[in-house]
Amino acid sequence: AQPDKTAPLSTFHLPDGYSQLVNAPAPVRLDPDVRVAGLSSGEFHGFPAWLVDTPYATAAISVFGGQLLSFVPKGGPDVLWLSPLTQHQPEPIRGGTPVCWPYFAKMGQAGDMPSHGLVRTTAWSVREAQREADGTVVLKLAPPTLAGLPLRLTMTLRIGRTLSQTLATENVGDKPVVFTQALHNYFQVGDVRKVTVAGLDGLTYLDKKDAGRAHVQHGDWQLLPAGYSDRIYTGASGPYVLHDPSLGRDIRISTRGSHSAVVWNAGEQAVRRIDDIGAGWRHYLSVEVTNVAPDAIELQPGERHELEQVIEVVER
Ligand SMILES: O=P(O)(O)OC[C@H]1O[C@@H](O)[C@H](O)[C@@H](O)[C@@H]1O
Repeated sequence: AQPDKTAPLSTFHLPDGYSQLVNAPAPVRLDPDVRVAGLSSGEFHGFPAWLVDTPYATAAISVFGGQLLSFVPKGGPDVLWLSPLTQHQPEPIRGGTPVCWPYFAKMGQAGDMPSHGLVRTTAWSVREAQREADGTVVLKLAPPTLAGLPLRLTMTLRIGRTLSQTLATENVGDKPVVFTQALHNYFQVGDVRKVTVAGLDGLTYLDKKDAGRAHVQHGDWQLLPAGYSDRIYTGASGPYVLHDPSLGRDIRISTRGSHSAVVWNAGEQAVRRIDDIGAGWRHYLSVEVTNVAPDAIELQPGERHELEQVIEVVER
């Protein structure tokens, strides 16, 4: 399951009945066997969501997209940004941590496929729930089974002092599959123009602002004046530290099974061009834990791959 630099990306097709899946209601009710203390069902900013409350942090996970919408270490501001202008189902939610799977953007796919994969606009379910002795809550979630897709996805969220999120992908078909994926974090920041990101120095990035050409990062990432940023860092595995002087905190992101990273902010142009971000571009930065571009993952039949991120806040 090591990244394969030469195998072409697999092409996926819209599963049968996909448009019904995208428009299906997102029922938030939990099965009796996944009810544990600290886990409840309800709403978060109008989205049907599972709500987690532990001695260390609270979190909200949207049923629609299995998308983490909020992670609040007790006493602090939310780690994640949820756009006040976000749209609702069937449009993707702008903010939190969309799960992009089994492809990122439209990488390797036909132009009419949805952006960022097939599971960010379907209703997920909680398959298992556990509460550990110290109150940490561990959830196993999954999107619906997608007809004709040779891959299966499960996601584990461990919410406690830190937040850990793991995507486990299994090839249940009879041919090798090459796929891409992302945990597309939208971190909340005080002012993106003052933020820096460490952990990228010396890496090569493919710059979507420059027709995908390769450049080398020198020092920490920062937003160039009046610019936007849309970069794929290859051969990246973290940890990354997002330093936010305005909110007085660092967000540390460690990874496992991830070989690339995306750093994206829509910049001032969002005001004119991206309705569900608008002036909100100043308040988020996407540092995404990914396997994309040359770092796609090849899975032989029966093989399994795990991508994990651990998010931790350090107050300054
Ligand atoms: O608008 P979407 O589909 O949610 O994508 C948002 C952004 O996601 C980022 O990860 C991509 O690098 C950007 O190019 C893209 O614009």
